[in-house]
Amino acid sequence: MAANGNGEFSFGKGTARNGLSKIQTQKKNNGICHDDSAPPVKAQTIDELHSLQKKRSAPTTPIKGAQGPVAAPPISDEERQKQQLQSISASLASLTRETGPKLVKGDPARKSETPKVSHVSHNYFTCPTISVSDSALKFTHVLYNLSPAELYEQAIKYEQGSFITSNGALATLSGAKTGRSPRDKRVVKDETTEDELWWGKGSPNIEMDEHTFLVNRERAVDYLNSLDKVFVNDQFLNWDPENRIKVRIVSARAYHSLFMHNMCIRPTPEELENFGTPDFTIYNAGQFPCNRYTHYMTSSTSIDLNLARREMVILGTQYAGEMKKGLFSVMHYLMPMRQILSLHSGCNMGKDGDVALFFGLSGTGKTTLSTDHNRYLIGDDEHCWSENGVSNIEGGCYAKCIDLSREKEPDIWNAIKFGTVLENVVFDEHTRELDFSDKSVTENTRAAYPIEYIPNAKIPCVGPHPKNVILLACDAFGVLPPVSKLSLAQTMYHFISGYTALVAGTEEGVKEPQATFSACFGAAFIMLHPTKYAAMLAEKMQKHGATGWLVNTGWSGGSYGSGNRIKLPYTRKIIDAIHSGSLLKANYKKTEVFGVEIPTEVEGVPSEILDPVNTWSDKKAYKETLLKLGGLFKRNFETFTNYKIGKDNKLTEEILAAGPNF
Ligand SMILES: Nc1ncnc2c1ncn2[C@@H]1O[C@H](COP(=O)(O)OP(=O)(O)OP(=O)(O)O)[C@@H](O)[C@H]1O
Ligand SMILES: O=C([O-])CC(=O)C(=O)O
Ligand SMILES: [Ca+2]
Ligand SMILES: [Mn+2]
Repeated sequence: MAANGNGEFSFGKGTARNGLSKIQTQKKNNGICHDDSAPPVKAQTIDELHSLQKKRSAPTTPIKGAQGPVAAPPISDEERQKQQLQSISASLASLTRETGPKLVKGDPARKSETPKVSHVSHNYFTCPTISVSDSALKFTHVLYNLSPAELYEQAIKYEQGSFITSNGALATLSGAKTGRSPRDKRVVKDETTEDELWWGKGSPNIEMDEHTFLVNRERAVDYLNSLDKVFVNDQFLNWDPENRIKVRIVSARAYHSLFMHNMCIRPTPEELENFGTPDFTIYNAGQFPCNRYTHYMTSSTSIDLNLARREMVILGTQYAGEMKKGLFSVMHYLMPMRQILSLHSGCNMGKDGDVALFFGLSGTGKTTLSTDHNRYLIGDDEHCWSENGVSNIEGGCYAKCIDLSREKEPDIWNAIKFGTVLENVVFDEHTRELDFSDKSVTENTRAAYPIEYIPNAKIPCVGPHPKNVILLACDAFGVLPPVSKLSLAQTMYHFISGYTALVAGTEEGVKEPQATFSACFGAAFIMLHPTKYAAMLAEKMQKHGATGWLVNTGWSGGSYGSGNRIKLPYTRKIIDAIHSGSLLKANYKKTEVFGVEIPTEVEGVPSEILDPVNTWSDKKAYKETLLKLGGLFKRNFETFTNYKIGKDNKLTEEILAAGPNF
């Protein structure tokens, strides 16, 4: 087209009057036309064209015949696939009907795939009236260990609230629950667990019986089998090869599958081929509620743990942290049985191999402070301490995102990219830019990413015995010093207390800080009595000469409302001084009430903030608040005064004496 002098458009000269000239379809052989020189596609149809886009995954390495003393007979790919489906069908088998579900591998949307059916007979119950119900006639598709890209597509196509954000992460919504529901956790009490586990006041283990567990299990399994497709993840926990656990997660959402892909240890193709039967299975039917008329149920949410069956059932909550922390509870049972201590802690290692543990309740800084650009990250939340040293239980991190900033937490910021699951984070509807300050959905916004997204992650995630044990408390009362050095007995006292204080709520103006005491900095996840873990920690710290520290990542200059949260760069300087060993050599003075040692100087930190009394303008209010907190500690510890910690009576007495004194 060209404009003529009158500003009108007309076709090329002559064409308008004489009709359009014929389009030249034959290539002129004059050597001028180079623009369509690519050879045509090989496909004859659109379907064929689409099939060319994707090449088949490279075949995984065949199992080598001569591995170990008893060589496994080589099996064909087809046989392996069949065994895999049978194993999944067995996992999903109803306990009240005669067969496991009929399973097909692959996406139901891709009808062309040849169905590989599998179902298994089983006889858990000698049930005389076997009847085939409609559910036995249908197929359930299994989406097995999908890749992040495949899971993205599933989430975006089928799950409301799933979006790609401007940095490539997958934004998801966890539904009505945006945090864990500890009051809805149930543990099966049977002959074994009755004696082994911690029950009663203060314990996180609320009992249920085997029968009720099976009722909920059936509810979850029936729900999952009623779907067109389920996601199955076969993965590992614990980087210590001798104590690795195989876990299977059956879930209904791509969000859950991707979350666990990121958070558990990802098997290699070879490891997956040899996976076999899992050691523990989660049935996540979180979209479906439990039945409140069921015995032991007090809400429509239930997270049920059965250690004998090695199974967990989730009903009525889609918050993904339930799966992660449910498995952590299992590790808190299995590992101590092997004399291995399980820890709710972050862990990192310096260039010289010095390892630090960071204990603390939710929001106190385990992830923030263990993710340190100058150190190797071993893990941010769950570890084991064995005779061999430390190992991460997980394969990923689960960072809080509220008010995340690039300057303060660059490594976490950069880990939010393709593959990362963002839970409940708000973003711009058009640009898909994230707004980390927005609390519209929840304050507990989270990012789950594989640990290798942190550039200086230590892979495999294991390290030598810890040199420093750092107890983090976010003290919203503002009376604990930014850092104090602890004796072994004091470390144990504070470990058993598990203190933090956050602000109750921000909605209706300023509120009183709420003190929380959670034994072993993780009472919601421990399975045995706290003194069992404490005794193991004391023994290990003593044996390996680790130093205990108490770091307040909370308020300074007054309680919440008048003071301010200690600046993260200052806390980082304190942590640096612990790691380098320079803080151990500082001059110390003893504080009143808590009787801990505080340094007079820390490089890079204003000296006047090191003793909190200096930062309060109202000294009387400071003293009152200090005594108030001391009183709360004392009252909380009363439940532990009748317990012996370890074999050593002397240590028990020392621990009891290591609390606040006034
Ligand atoms: N001085 C400080 N030290 C540590 N964290 C701070 C400090 N000031 C503010 N913060 C913020 O506090 C939060 C600490 O959360 P973090 O994710 O590290 O908790 P966590 O201990 O890992 O909890 P969870 O077990 O729930 O994962 C982060 O959002 C961090 O930015
Ligand atoms: O489990 C969660 O939801 C997050 C977490 O790490 C904790 O609360 O300790
Ligand atoms: Ca964390
Ligand atoms: Mn945690």
